[in-house]
Amino acid sequence: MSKYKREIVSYLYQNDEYLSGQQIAETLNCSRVTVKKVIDQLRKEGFQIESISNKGYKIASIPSIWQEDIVNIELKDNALLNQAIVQTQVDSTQILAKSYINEINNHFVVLSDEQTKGRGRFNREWSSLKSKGLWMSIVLKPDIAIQKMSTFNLFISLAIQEVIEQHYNIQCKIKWPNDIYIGNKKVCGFLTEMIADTDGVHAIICGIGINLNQTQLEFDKVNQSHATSLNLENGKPIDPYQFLTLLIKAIEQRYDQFLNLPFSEIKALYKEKSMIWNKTLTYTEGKKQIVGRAIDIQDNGFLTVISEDGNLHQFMSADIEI
Ligand SMILES: CC1(C)O[C@@H]2[C@H](O1)[C@@H](Cn1cc(CCCCC[C@@H]3SC[C@@H]4NC(=O)N[C@@H]43)nn1)O[C@H]2n1cnc2c(N)ncnc21
Repeated sequence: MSKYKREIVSYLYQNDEYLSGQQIAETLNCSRVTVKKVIDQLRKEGFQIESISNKGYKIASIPSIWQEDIVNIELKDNALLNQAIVQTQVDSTQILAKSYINEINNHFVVLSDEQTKGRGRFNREWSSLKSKGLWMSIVLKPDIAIQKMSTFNLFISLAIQEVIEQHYNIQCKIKWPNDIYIGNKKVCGFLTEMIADTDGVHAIICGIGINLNQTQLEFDKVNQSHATSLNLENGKPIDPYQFLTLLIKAIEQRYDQFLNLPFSEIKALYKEKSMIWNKTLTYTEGKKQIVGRAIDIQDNGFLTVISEDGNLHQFMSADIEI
């Protein structure tokens, strides 16, 4: 975005009232002709900018694509995650995030409007339709031992679950270890990768995909039957910026707990918000398919499952079918 374009978007976005061309020109030290040209260009890019004579300009809506300057305005007051790299298309935000880890010392967020090679666990495809979801990777750099990582995903899943339930009033449940379901349909997938060595963890790269505004038919064939979006569930469009802001705040709170509290402090809540209890689960252990029931989750985050033959099994992660 050219210098004036970026500054005019930020100035208009931060002031929710009408701003005259004169006011903008004086504030940004440019001519009124430049202001008019930039406004025309922004409209061509999908910005809806109201203009009323004797009042001025006001942003009515922004194209549902991430604008790096606006994202950074939204995040700038956060204690932890206040820096974002924004793209319109990437192969995967996980890949882009990893490429910046040594360049950016602090924690940061990577967002993209679309992913052409979104991936889940076991390198499975994660469908990331342009402008329809939150496709994000978060890089955190805690000073912790690798062993502590066994509960990280559990704290993060609570952050996602509570934003959807408390702010959008949609009942949803965590499907241990990597998904969030609304009823029997998947609305979110997340996975955690890390860069670590014998000295401990150097970086956590947490990838989160949340379906915000897809219609049912916009899901590709393979996901048609089991995927849903927040818009489908509550019948109104989701503002991506509002969702992002709420989620980042919730993640910061749960991350602080992850660093300072044992998982046992949130275990009861985690179990209450999970959907795998007292159901018959089929899970794969190596080459074996085992059928059993999840009966508890341990303080180290491992799931305890009792199989049909009465044996107990402990898993840090597993691919379970309910
Ligand atoms: C055929 C089947 C069983 O159904 C499909 C697929 O296989 C399975 C694939 N999956 C998902 C997860 C959880 C981790 C996902 C992390 C995504 C984020 S996005 C930002 C970041 N960048 C990045 O590259 N990854 C992360 N593990 N495996 O999910 C279903 N599936 C695929 N896409 C979707 C979707 N949009 N909505 C619902 N279900 C889906």
